[in-house]
Amino acid sequence: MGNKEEYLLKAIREIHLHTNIQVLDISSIYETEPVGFTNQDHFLNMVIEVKTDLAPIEMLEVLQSIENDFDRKRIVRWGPRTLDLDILLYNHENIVTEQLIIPHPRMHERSFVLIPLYEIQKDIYIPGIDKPIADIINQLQDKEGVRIWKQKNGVDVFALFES
Ligand SMILES: Nc1ncnc2c1ncn2[C@@H]1O[C@H](COP(=O)(O)OP(=O)(O)OP(=O)(O)O)[C@@H](O)[C@H]1O
Ligand SMILES: Nc1nc2c(c(=O)[nH]1)N=C(CO)CN2
Repeated sequence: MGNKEEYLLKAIREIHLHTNIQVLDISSIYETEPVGFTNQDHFLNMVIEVKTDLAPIEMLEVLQSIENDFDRKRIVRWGPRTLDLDILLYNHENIVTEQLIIPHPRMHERSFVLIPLYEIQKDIYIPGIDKPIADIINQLQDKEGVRIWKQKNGVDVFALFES
């Protein structure tokens, strides 16, 4: 909710400004039909690739603290949020703990995740899913609800990364 593009770009900037995290690549920004709770506005979704020496759980804590910085405008419980940051993959690891599951358990059924992911990593392998990502996307029903909203080369990367 709110100025979605601004929240996304500010979040990426905060991630990149963290001493232990380096943003390597970003996808285009996609406008996507809401999945699950459908009686809400469309989402903007994107995927980024980072390099980090943080452990997965430390990475989650960083992302949650950034989410909290942006969560002030939440007005409806379980309703639309300003920002949601998920870890999709971490190297080729499989992690199952109470706080963190990697690969993200619902990523392989979500076009709003897989299409931006495919844009930046065409050959990515999702541990536990024995299919190329392009094949998974082709079989998904919800891919029609995902369209490019702002091309990657239209995103102001300098505004993101200049301090
Ligand atoms: N890979 C992951 N990335 C982010 N959070 C995760 C992951 N695996 C488990 N979690 C847990 O999920 C919780 C996030 O729940 P949240 O309310 O944001 O879910 P959601 O974003 O609404 O739904 P979804 O998880 O289906 O996208 C966090 O508290 C975190 O502990
Ligand atoms: N299109 C879209 N739908 C969603 C999304 C999302 O990021 N994009 N996130 C959800 C919960 O995390 C639920 N539904």
